[in-house]
Amino acid sequence: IVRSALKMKTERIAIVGGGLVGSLEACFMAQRGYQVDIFEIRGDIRDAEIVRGRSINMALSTRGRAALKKVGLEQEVMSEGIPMYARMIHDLDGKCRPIPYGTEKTQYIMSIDRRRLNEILLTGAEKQKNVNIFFDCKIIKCDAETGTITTLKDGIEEDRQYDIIIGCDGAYSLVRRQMMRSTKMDYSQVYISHGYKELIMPAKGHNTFPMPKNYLHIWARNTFMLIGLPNPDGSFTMTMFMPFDIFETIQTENDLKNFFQDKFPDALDLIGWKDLCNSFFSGPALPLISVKCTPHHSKSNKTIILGDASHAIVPFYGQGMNCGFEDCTILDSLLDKYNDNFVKAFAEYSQNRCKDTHAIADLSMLNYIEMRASVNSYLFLLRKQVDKILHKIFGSYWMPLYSMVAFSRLPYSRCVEKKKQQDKIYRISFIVGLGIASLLAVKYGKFGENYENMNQLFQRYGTNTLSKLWTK
Ligand SMILES: Cc1cc2nc3c(=O)[nH]c(=O)nc-3n(C[C@H](O)[C@H](O)[C@H](O)COP(=O)(O)OP(=O)(O)OC[C@H]3O[C@@H](n4cnc5c(N)ncnc54)[C@H](O)[C@@H]3O)c2cc1C
Ligand SMILES: Cc1cnn(-c2ccc(OCc3ccccc3)c(C(=O)O)c2)c1-c1ccc(Cl)c(F)c1
Repeated sequence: IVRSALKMKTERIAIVGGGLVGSLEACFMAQRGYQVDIFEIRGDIRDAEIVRGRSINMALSTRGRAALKKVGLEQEVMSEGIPMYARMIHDLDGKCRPIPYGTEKTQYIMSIDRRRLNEILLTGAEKQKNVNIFFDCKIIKCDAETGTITTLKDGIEEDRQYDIIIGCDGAYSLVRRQMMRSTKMDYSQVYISHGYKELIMPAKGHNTFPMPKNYLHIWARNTFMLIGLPNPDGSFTMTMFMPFDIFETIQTENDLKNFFQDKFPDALDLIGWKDLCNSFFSGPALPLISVKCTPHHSKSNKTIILGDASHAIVPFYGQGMNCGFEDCTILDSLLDKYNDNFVKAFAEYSQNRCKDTHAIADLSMLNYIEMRASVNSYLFLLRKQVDKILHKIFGSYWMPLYSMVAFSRLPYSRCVEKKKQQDKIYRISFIVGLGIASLLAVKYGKFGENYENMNQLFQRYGTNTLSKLWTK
């Protein structure tokens, strides 16, 4: 009865990678009635020992939640998360300034434990009768054109045949590499000069938070950035972004102490000296890679790549997982649209999705460049206050870029277009404002000199843009 209710389908699907996107995609495909096999190189994380003080958390926002909702897991995930209603900007002098994401408590991002999220998704997939999960099982070969994969488990290699292969094997994807052998794929990747380390700010006591709980804490120090997301146990997981060559200068506990006293004095007190040393020296700084490719499906239409396998992005917008989850939503909608015709669905998927994943990759890289170059806490505040004022003036016509990305499902490429339109309005309003101010200054101010016409004023004080605009 369940099978017929599920309208079981005959096609068999292999999902390579049981990470966040692979396990979610398995829920989507199982829900459509396909026979799904997930192959995951690691063991079952649900059996692994929980290492205290090693929790990694992520920001889940609208796009990711919409995907979880479609497979009925949104509430379960949200119940374990902590809402962050505002950014908390930490100045060098230790002053903290909250900037809300929305006017009332309707707009917030969720801090979710990465491991718990993966566990919920794996369990959600495994509950479906038509899903098998093969742990400790590495895919060592994949023929994207024939649908053949080669697994390696307990030293034994085995070839397996599938109707569809979905590569969700992350930034260094084997499926993508193999696809490139037969599909004319444009590909680019870049490693940025920053690396990252995760640190733990311990809870002050049982479920007692050392900082205000419902905030995304940000220490913007141009080259150095530190963020903190809350965990249910009262601790914060901190991510420190810094150039590798600076990481290399911090070799001793003393180097570390001097650095934090100089850049993040309040964080040093809150993390505590011992915990900071334990976290910081527990492992090397990890690299950050940005990968773009197109198309995302193979020539034979038997293989597609989703998530980081198709668009690894730098984490300066907190959108990588949200984007990968949205990949699943979009593919599912196209399979609805084309009544499970994979050829049509895959073709339209690549046609539409590539420009959006490239857009969020570019936005994330731009954020990185801006934050690294010019954004200290004051500038961060200023930008956000200006956004808030313009949103008050222009209403929904002026949705801050971050809000479009994190709190809407407007395609990422449309967010970029709207931002460009907004920037144009921004520049014109600034120029007009400058012109009006100049007029007032000339008329009522202390200039005293008589100008035959405004152009002379603009030539004198403004830019030739002003005079061009004026003459227009
Ligand atoms: C520092 C940092 C902070 C981040 N913060 C956020 C955030 O706040 N919000 C957000 O939305 N995103 C964030 N991200 C991005 C997010 O982590 C990724 O986008 C997300 O994990 C991608 O999921 P995925 O399933 O595509 O790939 P992965 O999570 O990499 O999973 C790939 C899976 O495939 C398995 N695998 C790989 N190769 C094989 C093989 N050959 N055979 C079998 N299995 C294989 C791996 O073991 C893994 O389980 C962050 C990333 C970083 C680096
Ligand atoms: C994990 C996560 C979830 N969202 N964000 C995020 C990202 C950007 C943001 O602003 C754009 C901006 C751009 C340029 C200058 C100021 C602000 C905002 C915001 O507006 O609150 C929030 C992050 C994040 C990730 C890494 C770093 Cl280093 C960081 F600071 C935050």
